[in-house]
Amino acid sequence: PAPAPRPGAIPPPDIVRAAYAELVVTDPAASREFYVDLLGLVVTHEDEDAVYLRAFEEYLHHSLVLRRGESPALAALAYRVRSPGEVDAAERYYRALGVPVERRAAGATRGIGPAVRVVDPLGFPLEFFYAAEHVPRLHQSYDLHGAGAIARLDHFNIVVPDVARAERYYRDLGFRVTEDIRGADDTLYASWLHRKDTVHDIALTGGDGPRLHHIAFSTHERGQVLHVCDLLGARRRSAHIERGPGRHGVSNAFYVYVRDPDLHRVEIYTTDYYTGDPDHPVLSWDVRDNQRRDWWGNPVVPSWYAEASTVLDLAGKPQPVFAREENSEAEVTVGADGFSFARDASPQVGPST
Ligand SMILES: O=C1C=CC(S(=O)(=O)O)=CC1(O)O
Ligand SMILES: [Fe+2]
Repeated sequence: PAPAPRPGAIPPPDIVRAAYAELVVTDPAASREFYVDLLGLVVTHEDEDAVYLRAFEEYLHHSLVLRRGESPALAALAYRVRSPGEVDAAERYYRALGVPVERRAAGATRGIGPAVRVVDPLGFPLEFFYAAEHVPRLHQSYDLHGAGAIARLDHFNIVVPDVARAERYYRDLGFRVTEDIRGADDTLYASWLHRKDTVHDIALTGGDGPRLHHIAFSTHERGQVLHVCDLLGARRRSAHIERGPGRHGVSNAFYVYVRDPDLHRVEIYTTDYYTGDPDHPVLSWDVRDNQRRDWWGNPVVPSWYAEASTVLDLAGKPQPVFAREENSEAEVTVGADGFSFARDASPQVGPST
């Protein structure tokens, strides 16, 4: 057999952006009600097995698939690549890494062309595709938008035990770091990396993993995030709100996190910033800085650090979860009240310039 290619000898696929997530949900009707009637996403197609959803600015078939299943899980995080040839490049790259790789014919996922699915070295089910069915873009269908109109899928956030290892893996894939959270001992607690010219397509959160922390959709204005909160209140469904609304330190985005009927976490996020220049500087935060995750210093509720979704392998089996060995952010920043905010905290350490 030919010798295994030297790591780095096989170029990574040219990834454009985070494109869609496939979530397993236990009650599709309840999930459809949450994502469509409450969050306002648009149904592109629905059948016995799945609901295919998109946001108003999107013209690809979907950015979220809700697939019926026994227990809640992540079935795939899908990245769009720049051309059909880059799907082959993804296959070559991951076969060289020696991980499970599966070619998928066009239509294996409704609306998606030929694709490759892998279980990556971090244990996550990823898909790489180029061709996808185009459907009407509703970015100016203001008659259909609610006041909280969601524009597009923005990023994935995953929980990994070893953030530094995960960051190296994503940098090898051609992602660039925009922000991170570090400890005085240089422990890496979290990292944000991008391919499209925004703060991130993928965020790495230190913790027991592999698990999905959240998927995030973006709106164009703060008021739309607030409207989502007001609408949940008006429908007496504010219990779906887990954290926020607030202003992030990292990314500077205005945000709210909600939990769906299966407790999958979704972030509605707006006004981060442009990151497209080649010399874009990394912004590093000190883990002791109480404004790193919320710019006004609101506590990060413990469930936000602790809870996340199971991820599946290519056969639909839950992946084993490995404990984080390094310090946990919640422990090093949690005050006596159990929140990650202690008024007598160590001096506010702002982002290093
Ligand atoms: O998208 C994000 C941007 C910033 C943050 S943080 O809570 O400000 O670190 C979390 C997040 O990864 O969800
Ligand atoms: Fe996020």
